[in-house]
Amino acid sequence: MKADEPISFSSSVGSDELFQRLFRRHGSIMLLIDPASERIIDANRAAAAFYGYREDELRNMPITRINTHSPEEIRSEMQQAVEEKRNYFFFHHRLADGQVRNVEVHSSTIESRMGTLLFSIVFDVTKRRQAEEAQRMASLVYQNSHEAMSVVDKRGLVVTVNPAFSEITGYAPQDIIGRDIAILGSDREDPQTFNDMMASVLATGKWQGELWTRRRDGEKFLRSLSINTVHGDDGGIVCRVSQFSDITRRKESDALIWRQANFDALTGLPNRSMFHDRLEQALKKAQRNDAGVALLFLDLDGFKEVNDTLGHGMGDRVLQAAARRLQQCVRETDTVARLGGDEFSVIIGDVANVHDVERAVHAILHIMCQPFDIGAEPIYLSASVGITFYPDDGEEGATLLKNADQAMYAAKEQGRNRFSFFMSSMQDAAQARKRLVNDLRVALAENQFCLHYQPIVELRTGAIHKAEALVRWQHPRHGLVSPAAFIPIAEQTGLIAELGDWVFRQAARDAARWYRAGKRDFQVSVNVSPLQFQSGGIDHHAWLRHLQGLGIAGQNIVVEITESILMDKGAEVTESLLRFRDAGMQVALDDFGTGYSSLAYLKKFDIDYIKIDRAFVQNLAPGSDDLALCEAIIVMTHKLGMKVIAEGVETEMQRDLLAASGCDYAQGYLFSRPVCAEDFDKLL
Ligand SMILES: Nc1nc2c(ncn2[C@@H]2O[C@H](COP(=O)(O)O[C@H]3[C@@H](O)[C@H](n4cnc5c(=O)[nH]c(N)nc54)O[C@@H]3COP(=O)(O)O)[C@@H](O)[C@H]2O)c(=O)[nH]1
Repeated sequence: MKADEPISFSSSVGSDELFQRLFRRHGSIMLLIDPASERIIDANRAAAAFYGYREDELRNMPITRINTHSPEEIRSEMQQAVEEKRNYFFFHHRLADGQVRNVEVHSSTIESRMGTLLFSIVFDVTKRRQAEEAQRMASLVYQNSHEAMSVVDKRGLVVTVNPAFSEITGYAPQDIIGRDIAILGSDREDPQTFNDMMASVLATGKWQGELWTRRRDGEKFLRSLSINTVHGDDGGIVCRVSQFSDITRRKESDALIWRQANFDALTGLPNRSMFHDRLEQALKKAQRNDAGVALLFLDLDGFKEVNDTLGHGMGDRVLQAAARRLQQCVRETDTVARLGGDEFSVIIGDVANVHDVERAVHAILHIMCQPFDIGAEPIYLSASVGITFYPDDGEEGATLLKNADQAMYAAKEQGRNRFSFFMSSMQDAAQARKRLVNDLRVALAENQFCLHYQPIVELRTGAIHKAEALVRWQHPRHGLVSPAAFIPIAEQTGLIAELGDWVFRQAARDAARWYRAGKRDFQVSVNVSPLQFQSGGIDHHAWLRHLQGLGIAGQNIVVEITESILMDKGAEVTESLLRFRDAGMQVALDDFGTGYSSLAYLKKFDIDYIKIDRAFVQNLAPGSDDLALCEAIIVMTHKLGMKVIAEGVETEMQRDLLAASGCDYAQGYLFSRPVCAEDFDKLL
């Protein structure tokens, strides 16, 4: 037989021709396979169409050409068919164009002249297999999804739920299947949301949103839910499929992040960022309603001292209490915000008249003066408030805030515990201050400073033993500017480090001159601002080298500090004071009696001189309280091994009372006003 001739089935079939016709024309894919040679003996038209080969090409083709399985597997499967152990098989068949299809092959044996052949009908089950696979995957997803899924019928009765549903809600399938899905409803949900959801599902078959839900144990949780409806061919509802996840934690952490970004952690008040939002909203609303807005800027008077003397923990508690007090003074619709430190702001909307605002401000000032009963002792503070109005003083939030700040500054300047309305002249004052800052920078570069010296007299002998160096600014346009005016600005702008360095070096130069003139024990005291102690404002090495270069010892210098430095307790301060001491310099505590006047600090920090503040000296009279206080300070100071210098002595009576009380030194206009170095030479 030729390879491309169709086989004759002869006897076993009976009518060769009839079979041939049937085989050839049948719409099913048919192959005749010789298991011995492992070749296709014959293939019909449907097979040719399916495989993409001509019928004559298929004839005599090795079966391994179309079957992708290994020859061993194919052989073993054919053996099963020959032995009639199985009559259907699953294979992958490769077509002429390379495509591989899933096929189901039904085989039966036929006895022929050639021996036992396999008559195979091949079914292309690729699509079915794909569908089955897709279904299998869907089922896997359904079973393993972290998203809860449920299917309900059109009445809302649960048909099926996946494991994630049970995990999240606590309902096992047997507990919920057949029950109304409304069982998940929670009274925490706003009824309107629920109604909207139902309306949307009924109208569109869909809904997506967030819904408070009840677990089996009663706990409420928020779910992100999407509902879809499956329709049948007739358009009727087959079922509704819900998919959801528990977003309670995510919502909570989102809310926490939002709170942290918008609210002050210490007081719980809106922070600066939220304040700006609220101010913008208030201004927009006022614009729409043609109404007014009042903006208050509030700063606590004396708060720094609380921090310095009682510590930051106590300071924090004062701020919390102050925040609560502020909220009591305004309406719920007004905003109280903490802008930072001890600065607060209040936005009062719908301002009908100034008197309403004034009433609120009076309430604020009054409540802030009440003692804060937080620690062992009541803490007394007050507040300074600046007020500005929209739209009269400005229309922009930034402008209004600047105005309120300037007005607050004016209230502070006027003596604290008061309020001040913004006036356009304040802008001029602020501008002038800005100019002063610029001038101060120039002054340092152009050496516009000089030092004046005030003698410090030994009361027992009347001899001048020391002098306090006091800086002066010879302003090119404004003349002599008081340090009381520019030292605070230098401190606020950080220029104090450079200025303080200049003062020290110049004072040391003058001290060296007096040393060379024979005043070997003469001491010059230099004021060192608390701000100089911060962030490396003092270069101890450089100062010491400077003294060595001038040929004088540390003993010729006294460093004057204020009590607030000691309250700071920072390692920098302790370290700095120790370094002064190592260099031989002495330390004087300025303005004693005006601050906390802690004896513990005096002992701890190894102070050499206590300077009694002018405030106690100016009212000295026989039998006066101030004299009693001065006497007490002197006795106490001596007991601690320190010496006393009285400041601001203007009269002989003051001098005599102090001398009689045992005070060691005194300075003041009685002896001399501060004078320039050349004039001071004449006093020595
Ligand atoms: N950090 C630095 N601060 C400095 C420096 N130089 C000065 N200052 C501080 O500036 C404040 C004002 O100083 P000043 O105007 O020089 O006033 C001093 C004296 O002139 C004044 N004084 C002295 N005797 C009398 C008096 O009998 N009556 C009277 N009414 N005033 C008098 O007191 C001021 C000295 O005060 P104090 O330093 O507290 O002893 C002032 O706080 C200076 O400290 C500097 O270089 N660095």
